[in-house]
Amino acid sequence: MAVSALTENLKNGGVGRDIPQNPLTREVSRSITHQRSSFSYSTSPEAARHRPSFHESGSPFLIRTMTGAAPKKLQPFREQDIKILLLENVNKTGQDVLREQGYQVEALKSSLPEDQLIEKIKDVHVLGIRSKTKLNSRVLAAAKNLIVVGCFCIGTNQVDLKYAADHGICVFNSPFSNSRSVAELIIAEIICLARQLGDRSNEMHQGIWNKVSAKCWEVRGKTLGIVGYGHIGSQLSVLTESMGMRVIYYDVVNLMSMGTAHQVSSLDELLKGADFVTCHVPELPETKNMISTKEFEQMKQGSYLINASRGSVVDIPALIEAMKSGKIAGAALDVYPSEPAGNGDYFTNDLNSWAEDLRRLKNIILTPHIGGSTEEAQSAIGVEVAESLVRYVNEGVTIGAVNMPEVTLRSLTMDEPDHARVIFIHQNVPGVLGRVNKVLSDHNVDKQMSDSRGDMAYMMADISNVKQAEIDTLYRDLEGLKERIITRILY
Ligand SMILES: NC(=O)c1ccc[n+]([C@@H]2O[C@H](COP(=O)([O-])OP(=O)(O)OC[C@H]3O[C@@H](n4cnc5c(N)ncnc54)[C@H](O)[C@@H]3O)[C@@H](O)[C@H]2O)c1
Ligand SMILES: O=C(O)CC[C@@H](O)C(=O)O
Repeated sequence: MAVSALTENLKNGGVGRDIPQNPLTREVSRSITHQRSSFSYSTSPEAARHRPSFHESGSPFLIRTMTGAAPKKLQPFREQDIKILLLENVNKTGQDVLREQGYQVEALKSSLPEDQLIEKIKDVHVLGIRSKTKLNSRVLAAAKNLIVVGCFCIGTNQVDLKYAADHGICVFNSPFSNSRSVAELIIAEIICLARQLGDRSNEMHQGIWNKVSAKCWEVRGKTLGIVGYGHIGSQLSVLTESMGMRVIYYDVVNLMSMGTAHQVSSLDELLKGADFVTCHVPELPETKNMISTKEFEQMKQGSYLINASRGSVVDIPALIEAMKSGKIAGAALDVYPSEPAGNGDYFTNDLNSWAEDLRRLKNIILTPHIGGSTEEAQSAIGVEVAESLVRYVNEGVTIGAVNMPEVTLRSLTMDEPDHARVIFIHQNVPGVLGRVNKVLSDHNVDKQMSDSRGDMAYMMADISNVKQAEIDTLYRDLEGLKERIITRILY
């Protein structure tokens, strides 16, 4: 087996010493054959609602030590050798956090077509994306040095999370930093649809005076049906009740209602009872075309449909028919099955075959996936995701990861000069930890944490009395274990 550049770097003593070409080079094990498809990587419905945040911990990147001693910065690489590619206009706050670390950061404004992306990410260690970039197995397989992906958004459906986990690529997101922004957009849309504001404004822009009250309504006393009562749905529940709306919701999980909202037991019940239906579910096989012809038939005559979740959730040709027939009086869409790569691109039939029919409808608000696009949300997401990336690169901490078990150890301190942190990502099969601990057995294992998720497992151990020369041997011995996916040694 070739000695990786990481090993070379470790051999050479780490930060600021001899320059390795690829400081985090990894050889991804191709021998992973187990495919336990029952395991779910979706953020819902099983996921914890609120993940612990390190924002308040003083130093964003180092875990506070129990003793109060200064934490030691673990970096067996030169920061400027860490290559980071950020796509889709990741907020400057996130770019700044990464640049402050000294990493090489390239930030592009849009996403890239698959073949260009494959070429571009060949030697990248860290990749930052938003909702548009599709990281399927073909793309991820080309990213030979990639150790971590940051989704600077909530949704992670654009990433093949299982493939990434099985190949030791950790994925982070921002679970709720833009939830409020989405909820506020929906509030605006409910009123705009009820009053046909989009149409009136368009008419005025064309110089047409059209003062009408027919089929324009107050929202007070109307029923909002929320499909998916997670971060966004529940926030919306509180805001709409304060506008005098009645709220019912449907979720696959039994949840505590906010205010006087009422959970209904089926989607049918929600559709039959709501004047406005709004979707806030993740993209999953079971949410694909969740609202289609049959569902539109069940909705009230003259009701409204809003979708700012994912483009696959609503069957748009069925919506077009339901609006043409008058069954649905108005709709607001923020997301589409195919979306343009970046600003300035066109939204036409070339992208979605029904685009022009959709644009011709009355009382429909079409927005370019801007639910989470506010200054507040984007700057918070930038910092949150970039900090997760830094913690992962520098310390191997996976807290907040969406496809790996959450593993952390308190930081090593400056009082522990001969310590090293061993990170061993491996296949989740019996006997591995025994073999790992045999490799570590010449050292004292001061602390160790191991956890598994699906087919992979993540082990982190802080060992003491490690001489520089021994690190290379440790690395080689761990790399020699057949279950290994990635080995990293930080000191
Ligand atoms: N338009 C935008 O800019 C924008 C911004 C943020 C999030 N989003 C999308 O909105 C989605 C929801 O966001 P969130 O933060 O509220 O997510 P969340 O995970 O907090 O909540 C999702 C809820 O949907 C429920 N759910 C899952 N499957 C369901 C099903 N089949 N039927 C009914 N309920 C189901 C879950 O139990 C959960 O309560 C995200 O997954 C993302 O795709 C879009
Ligand atoms: O900013 C984006 O591209 C995605 C926003 C939203 O859909 C999310 O998943 O957070």
